[in-house]
Amino acid sequence: MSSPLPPEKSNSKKKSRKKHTKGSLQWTDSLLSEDPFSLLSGGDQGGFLSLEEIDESEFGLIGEVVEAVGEEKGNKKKKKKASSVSNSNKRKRGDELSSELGSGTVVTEEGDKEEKKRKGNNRNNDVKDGVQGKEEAGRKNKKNKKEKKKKTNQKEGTSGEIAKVDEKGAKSFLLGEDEVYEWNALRLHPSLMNSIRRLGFREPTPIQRACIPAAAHQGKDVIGAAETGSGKTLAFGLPILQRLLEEREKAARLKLEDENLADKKIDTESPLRALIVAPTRELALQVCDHLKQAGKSLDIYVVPIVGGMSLEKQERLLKRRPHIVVGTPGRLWELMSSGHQHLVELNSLSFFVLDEADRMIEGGHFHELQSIIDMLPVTSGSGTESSDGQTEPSMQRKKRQTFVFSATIALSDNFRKKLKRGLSSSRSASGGLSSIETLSERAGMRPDAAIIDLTNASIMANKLEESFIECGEEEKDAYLYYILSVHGQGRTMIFCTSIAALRHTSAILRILGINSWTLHAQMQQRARLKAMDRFRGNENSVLIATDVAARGLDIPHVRTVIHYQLPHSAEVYIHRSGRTARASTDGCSIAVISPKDKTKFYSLCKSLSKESLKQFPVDNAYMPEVMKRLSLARQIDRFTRKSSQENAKKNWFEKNAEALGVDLDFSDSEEEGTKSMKEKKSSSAQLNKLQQELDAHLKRPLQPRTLSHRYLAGAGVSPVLQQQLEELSKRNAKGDIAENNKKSRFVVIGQDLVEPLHALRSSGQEVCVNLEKKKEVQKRADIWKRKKQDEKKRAHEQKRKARKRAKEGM
Ligand SMILES: Nc1ncnc2c1ncn2[C@@H]1O[C@H](COP(=O)(O)OP(=O)(O)OP(=O)(O)O)[C@@H](O)[C@H]1O
Repeated sequence: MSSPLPPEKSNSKKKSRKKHTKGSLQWTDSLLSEDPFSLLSGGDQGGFLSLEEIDESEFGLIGEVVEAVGEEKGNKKKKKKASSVSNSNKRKRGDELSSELGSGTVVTEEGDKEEKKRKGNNRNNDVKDGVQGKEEAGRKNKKNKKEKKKKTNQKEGTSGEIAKVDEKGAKSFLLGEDEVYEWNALRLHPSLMNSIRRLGFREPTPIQRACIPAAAHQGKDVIGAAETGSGKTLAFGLPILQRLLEEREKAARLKLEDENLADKKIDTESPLRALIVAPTRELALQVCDHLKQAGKSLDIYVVPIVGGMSLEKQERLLKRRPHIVVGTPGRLWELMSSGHQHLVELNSLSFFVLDEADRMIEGGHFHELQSIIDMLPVTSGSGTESSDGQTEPSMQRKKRQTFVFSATIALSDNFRKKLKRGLSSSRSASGGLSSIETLSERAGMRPDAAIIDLTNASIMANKLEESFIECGEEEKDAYLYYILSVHGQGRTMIFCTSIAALRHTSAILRILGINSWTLHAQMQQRARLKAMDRFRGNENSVLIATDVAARGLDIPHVRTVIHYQLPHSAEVYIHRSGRTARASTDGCSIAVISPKDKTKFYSLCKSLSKESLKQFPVDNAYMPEVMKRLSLARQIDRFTRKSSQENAKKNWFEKNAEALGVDLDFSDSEEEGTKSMKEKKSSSAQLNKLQQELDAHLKRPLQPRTLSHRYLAGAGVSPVLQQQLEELSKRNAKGDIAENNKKSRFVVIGQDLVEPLHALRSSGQEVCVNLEKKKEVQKRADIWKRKKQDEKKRAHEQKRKARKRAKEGM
């Protein structure tokens, strides 16, 4: 990993730097001087240059890449590289220069030489660059191989942990036994403890701490609710693995003890032991992956059964009789209803899990899920009635455990209250059962299930910072572009409710030079997975998704979630926002609210018990330029859409004509032909012109209107520094700074320095979002205003009367 670490992961040295940066700039130590002002002016040597004056070959970037061993666990061994932030990790902006500058922290003459070599020459040197590039790539390759080899030989960290890099380059952590002592109380199998050490999890998360004893040692059913990203997957996954391991050992012991069994082969056929159902394909694949990681080298076979993938391949997987199947309801039911042996012989099923249970009861899943549940063997614990309506306590009790998990279960109607009363008593009032309860009951959930609700009133992740931007419907794109280009650091997820909005957003951003990946339900599964993969692969990437990506997806280091369109429910808002600030990291969400979203937004805030929320700080000085670019992008988009629509129409005619065996005659009259040709030419010329104009804008970094164009200043500039820059600008204009000092050092402040979270923390303002309170305040303000007006009127009247009296008295 080569990402700059978030502030809380910084070592103490970095912390001291933070004081100077105010969360907005990341200086390197060498650049820190006592007087930041002198730094900006290039110290003794002084001298600013405008963007046009910068010769790329003369400057490098000073950024920092902190490579962390055991980074997640905040260990202290972090390598700092003075080299630039890897350009390959940067978002493509369609503008080479802006991306170069944007990626850096501070640009100086003394930039690192390698960077100079890599990017130094201008675009015309492509061929030369190509050859040099190959040579360099060769050198780098060799170096990488050496490094990889070195890393594979485990390295002992300062705290005794060992970072291991496997053949695929994936890093795993081997913590020392004493470092995972917090897990000891959970009495997990030694092999699982090894997995935990390998995964680098020093301590169980609260939901794991609460669930594992109940599920793994007391054999209880569990209804579990905890914030997004809090480790619920392993909260149910570890008890499953634990029981499978224990049973396997028990069987082996029995075999050893019992002479009769000694010659017999036990457990040749492995039946299905755990069935886990998740609402989306990506989530099912992820849960499967998670369990595979935790059960690595334990000989426990886990497979995913999800739609959008080859049915034959999945049947082949099932033939290998996996112990655990993780699937989506649709595909699972398809295979179950076709009588696939491994999925219908469920007498040995020991676990049935509903992940994201509250989503399962919504439209689209419910019926398939119901059918799956009806296939499960009846357990006496459920008190299920037989077909003739009689409860059958005599039925053989199967020790199947049912786990029902979600971050938002507690949000469903009165669920908390019912949970407090206890499942059995709520069941007696069967008229009021919620669907989750009905489902759980039907699945065999026992009345003594452990109910573990660790969610707080707002049900949001602890370290999530929420915010919003109010704007017109038409301005949403502008603010989106503003956030991505001014605060364009870190992985960002943008959520849309409709596919049409998603397509529009992605097209506009692409024209504006910001590449993004898209994910929605109408995409082919292969493309969905590719988008996820690409998104995971770049620490500054952007994913625009519909709510298909809202739940459960665990993509590391998503720093910002943007609600471009508000979701339909508070639950979805929570899950969307929960794609960031996972596993005790921080992150922020920004809801972009237009007037028509307001009512929805306020009721959403109300259901999440929010009284106030931060307004995302927007520097309006950027907006004229943002709007200009956006207007050009929209025009280009209209042109391209029109021409692709025409092409699609033409193709449609041709295709259908061919199918009908009809000859199409597109030939217009000569006059019409010339006219249409002229129109095409003119629109293509217009398109070219627009594109050129936009390109010219994109070549320049986005700058605030109010600052001198002589400075490359961006969002990385705190108010204090902005003031200093303006001051310098004035001084420079007066000629205070030595003009002849051509070789002087100078500094360019890059744009992409401040993540939205940091901007929010440094200048976001709390605003009341409680509609009743707002109305109340407004009412009081109106009363006060009226009172003042009355007082004024009275005073005026009194004065008038006094004047009149005075006149009469005269
Ligand atoms: N004990 C632990 N210590 C540190 N990290 C953990 C621990 N357990 C799980 N994690 C990590 O935390 C992240 C979130 O876990 P997981 O996906 O299970 O969260 P979740 O609660 O299911 O989230 P959601 O509600 O969004 O589905 C994962 O990357 C996982 O590897």
